[in-house]
Amino acid sequence: MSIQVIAKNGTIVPIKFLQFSGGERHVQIAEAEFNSLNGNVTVRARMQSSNDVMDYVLLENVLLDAGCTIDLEIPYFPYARQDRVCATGQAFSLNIMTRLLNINASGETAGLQRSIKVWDCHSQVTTRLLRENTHFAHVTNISPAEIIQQSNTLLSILQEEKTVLICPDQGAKQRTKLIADSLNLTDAASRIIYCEKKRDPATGKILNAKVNATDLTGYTAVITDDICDGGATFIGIAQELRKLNCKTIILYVTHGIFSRGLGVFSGLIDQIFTTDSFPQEPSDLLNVINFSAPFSLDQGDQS
Ligand SMILES: O=P(O)(O)OC[C@H]1O[C@H](OP(=O)(O)OP(=O)(O)O)[C@H](O)[C@@H]1O
Repeated sequence: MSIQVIAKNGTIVPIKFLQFSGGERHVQIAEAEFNSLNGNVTVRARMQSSNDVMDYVLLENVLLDAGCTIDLEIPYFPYARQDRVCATGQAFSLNIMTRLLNINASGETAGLQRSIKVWDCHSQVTTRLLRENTHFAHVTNISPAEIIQQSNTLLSILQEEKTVLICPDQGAKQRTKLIADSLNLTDAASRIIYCEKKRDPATGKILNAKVNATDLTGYTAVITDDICDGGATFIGIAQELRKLNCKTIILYVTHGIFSRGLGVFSGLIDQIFTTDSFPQEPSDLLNVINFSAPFSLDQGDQS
C-alpha cells in the first residue's frame, strides 16, 4: 500500500482506496474505524503517481473531519525536481504540489496539520515552499547523512582511507559536504571530488559530465546524490571514473527510481545503496537501507 495511517495506539488503520469508472479516486474508512479515530495519527505516504497525491488529499480530508492531528511523512517528495520554471512554457510544479497539500487547511482544520517530514528533498526550495504554502507547523527534511548512518556497510566504506566522495553536480554540493562532515574525518574537505554536469532543460538530456581529478588509481569512489532516475548522470560520471582508474565505484542515492533498470550500470558501478522510499526488486548490485522502520513490515538494514 502506498499510504499508511498509524493510529495513536500504534495500529495500522484499514483504508480502502479505489477508482470509479469515470476515473475519480475514492477513499473509505469503515464507520467503526472512523468513529474510533482520535488524537494524533501518523501518515506515511509514498507518492509515486498523481493518484497517490489525490488519495492523500482525500484521506487527509477524512482524518481532519475526524478531528485528528496529522504527522505526515512523504519520503520522496513529488515534483521537488521542478523547483523552478526550468524552461519557457513549463509549470512551477513544486509550488503547485505544496499548495495542494494545503487544500484541506481552512478555519479550525488548519491547526491540525502538525508536522511534515520528507527525506533528502532535491533542494531547499521544497522545505521553503512547504513552510510558505502550507499550515504544517513543523517541516523537517531528513538529511542523507542521517540515512547513511543506518548502513554500517556504507559507513565503513566511506570511512576507509582510500575512499573519495564524488559530488555529481552543482546542486549536490551542499549535500556532499554534509555527508563528508558527518563522517568525522580530519580530511573531510579534501575527500570530495567535484563534477560538472550539463543537462538540456528542454529535453532533460545530459550534455556532458566532467570529473575534476587526474588519477584515482586504487581509490574507491562513492558518488552520492538524492535521486537516480534513468541513471544518465551516474553512467557519465562512472565512465570518467573508470578512465581515472578507480578500483571500486559505488553509488548512494536516497531515492532509487531506476527508471531504466539496474542493467544500465553493469560494468560501471559495483554497488548501489538506496533507501526504501521506492519499492525495490532484490538485486546483487543493490543494498536497501530500510529507513521506513519501525512502520514498514521490512526490518532493519539489509546492507
Ligand atoms: O538518473 P538521472 O536521470 O541522471 O537523474 C538524476 C539526477 O537528476 C537530479 O538532478 P537534476 O538534474 O534534475 O537537477 P538540477 O538540474 O536541479 O541539478 C538528481 O539530483 C540527479 O542529479
